[in-house]
Amino acid sequence: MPMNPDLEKERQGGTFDVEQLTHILDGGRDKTLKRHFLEQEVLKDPVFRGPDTRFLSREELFGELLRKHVAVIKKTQELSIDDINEASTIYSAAMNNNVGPLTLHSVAFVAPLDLMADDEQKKKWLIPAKKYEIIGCYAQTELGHGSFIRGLETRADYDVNTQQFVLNTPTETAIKWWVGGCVAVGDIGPKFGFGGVDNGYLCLNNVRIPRDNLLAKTGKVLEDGTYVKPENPKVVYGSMLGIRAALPKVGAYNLSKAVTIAIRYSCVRHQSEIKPGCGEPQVLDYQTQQHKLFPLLATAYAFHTVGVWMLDFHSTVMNEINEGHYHRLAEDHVLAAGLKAVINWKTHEGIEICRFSCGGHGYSLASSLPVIYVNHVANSTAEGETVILLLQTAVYLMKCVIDLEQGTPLDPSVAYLDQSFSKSEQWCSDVDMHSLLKAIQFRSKKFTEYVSSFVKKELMATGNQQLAFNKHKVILVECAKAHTEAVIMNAFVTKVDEILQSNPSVGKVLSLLCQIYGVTEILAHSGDYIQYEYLRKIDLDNIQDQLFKLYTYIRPEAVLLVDAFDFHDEVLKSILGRYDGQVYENMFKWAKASPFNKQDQGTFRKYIQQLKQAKL
Ligand SMILES: CCCCCCCCCC/C=C\CCCCCCC/C=C/C(=O)SCCNC(=O)CCNC(=O)[C@H](O)C(C)(C)COP(=O)(O)OP(=O)(O)OC[C@H]1O[C@@H](n2cnc3c(N)ncnc32)[C@H](O)[C@@H]1OP(=O)(O)O
Ligand SMILES: Cc1cc2nc3c(=O)[nH]c(=O)nc-3n(C[C@H](O)[C@H](O)[C@H](O)COP(=O)(O)OP(=O)(O)OC[C@H]3O[C@@H](n4cnc5c(N)ncnc54)[C@H](O)[C@@H]3O)c2cc1C
Repeated sequence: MPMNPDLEKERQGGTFDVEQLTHILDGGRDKTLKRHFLEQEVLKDPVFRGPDTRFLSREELFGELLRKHVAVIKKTQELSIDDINEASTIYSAAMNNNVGPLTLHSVAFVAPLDLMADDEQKKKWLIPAKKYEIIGCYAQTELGHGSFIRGLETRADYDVNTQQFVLNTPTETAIKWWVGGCVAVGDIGPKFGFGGVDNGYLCLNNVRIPRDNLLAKTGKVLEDGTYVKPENPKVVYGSMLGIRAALPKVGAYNLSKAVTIAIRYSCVRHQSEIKPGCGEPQVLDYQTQQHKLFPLLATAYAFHTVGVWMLDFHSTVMNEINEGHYHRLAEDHVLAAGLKAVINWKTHEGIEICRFSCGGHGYSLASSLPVIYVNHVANSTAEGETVILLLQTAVYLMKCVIDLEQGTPLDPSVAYLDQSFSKSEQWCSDVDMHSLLKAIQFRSKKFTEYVSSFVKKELMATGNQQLAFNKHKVILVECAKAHTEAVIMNAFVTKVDEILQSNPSVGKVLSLLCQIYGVTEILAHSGDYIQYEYLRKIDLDNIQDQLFKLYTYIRPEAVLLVDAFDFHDEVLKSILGRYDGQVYENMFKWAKASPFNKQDQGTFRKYIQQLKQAKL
């Protein structure tokens, strides 16, 4: 199919090599080539062809995705794929923006076995689980409790005579609920999205399991019922930590898809007139459209950068823990908590902005933006609700203030809290990314000190830390967000500095995106900068001008920047986001193919006929 002339023209501009940026995003040219190979292994294999999942009922969708997920597993086994990133490539190429039915087996059943099973148990369960000889799920949440783990009611009473645990969900609120991939007892019913996953309920009534079913790498129960505590009790939370550490990159992936669709479509879509008689411009030429999408384009790159960094950091900490060193577990937990919370929340807002920036066609499943949205938003609740996780980060920051007062060294990711910040010169409209980072770190430091003063005062008055925290939860959450933004910006600036050395042309365009991210973040909280006397009105006016100027620099690069995400059309599965931009012809073809247009109109006639018989 010929290329849409608008997109053809967009691809003749640009100042950087798209392929080199794709290699950077993938982690190197070899990784890109391997990803292409794996995608083609899926796209050329007829077993992965099937009905357009956007036209399927929930039952049909579950069945089709289960069929494809099994094919994904067979393909990874056939190709001897062990690497989770490579497995995810095959999975994403097959799932058409859905979450597959066996995802929880991989991310929430196999992972804890790997983390907490002893060698015997690994032989018994981990090896068959990795081969899908046993399929598992993660049944923690109950009808009455999800966030408050210490409030869970399920019981596991030890029967010393039989060396067994007797499992019970003693009350209705104790019923295990939301259990992804729980094909045993029952499905909890239709959901907002996640239609590919059968989230189930599980009632336990005197279910007996052997003593050695308790994963014993950390804590264990001896034959006489004595409980041997893990060296560090927090390791039992490790499986949640692992998924949280992975979710920032999942958020970046989903936002990158949405931005690719919205920016390509915004170049194809012509609407209204700027100068009468001069034809309808591309909607991406409107400043308002750029203001919707370019900060999100910058955000997708920022989130990808920090998502890769978080996974590397978490993997290092897990290796240290395997050698018995727990000193970075707390920092790992609060970084994963803050990044998972902020990135997934801002991503779901971003996908929605991408959807309505495409007008009516964004609302059609032909765009796939609604599909990406409803499957993504779960990540702001699942695996730790946003506020819950931000409070974890906030409590850690309050401890950092005390550490500072006591002269205790801080963890690297919060070292900036011990720095002094000053800004004397007036900002013009070309503030560099390092100055923007300093400003964002300054705000986080000031906010942390401000919130800590309130919590301390409350603690002095009540002597109860939980009460003190509970009274200031709103500003504690904002404090955690401010810190997390400092972590994101720091990761982005650090990566761009590195790329400026290795590939100046790519680095330059990324530094523009980094400035857009930083300026947008500062303008979103301009009141704080005035209140803390870090910025004046003239500074804010100047960086507002800078933002609009940056949009003009990014405009000719925008399509190339989303092309660099390198989503194959069959992976993106969006008519608005097609690489060739042939939207209208394919929208019409897609609509005509809808089963709804094929079904017998008998129903329509039957009921309308009643009206005709009535005396209207
Ligand atoms: C071949 C096929 C290949 C397929 C490949 C798959 C590819 C997948 C691609 C991705 C596609 C789609 C993505 C979807 C995947 C995601 C699906 C998600 C499904 C959802 C699952 C779930 O939701 S499971 C249930 C999750 N539940 C929660 O998160 C509960 C939240 N609540 C809590 O964590 C705790 O209650 C809370 C932390 C809030 C409170 O803990 P508590 O003990 O009550 O009290 P505290 O004082 O706060 O904490 C005590 C101390 O422990 C520290 N701490 C707390 N949590 C942790 C942790 N996780 N790690 C380490 N430390 C922790 C805390 O800091 C305290 O420490 P202190 O020093 O004592 O202060
Ligand atoms: C798509 C999806 C898949 C899931 N898959 C699984 C799974 O496979 N296995 C599993 O075990 N669970 C699963 N879950 C459950 C998930 O882990 C919980 O929904 C999540 O932990 C939130 O807990 P909750 O539902 O009890 O919400 P609640 O904690 O009841 O939250 C309700 C509101 O109360 C607020 N709140 C609660 N506590 C506090 C507090 N201390 N301070 C301030 N505000 C508070 C929250 O911020 C929120 O606004 C899944 C959920 C979803 C949506």
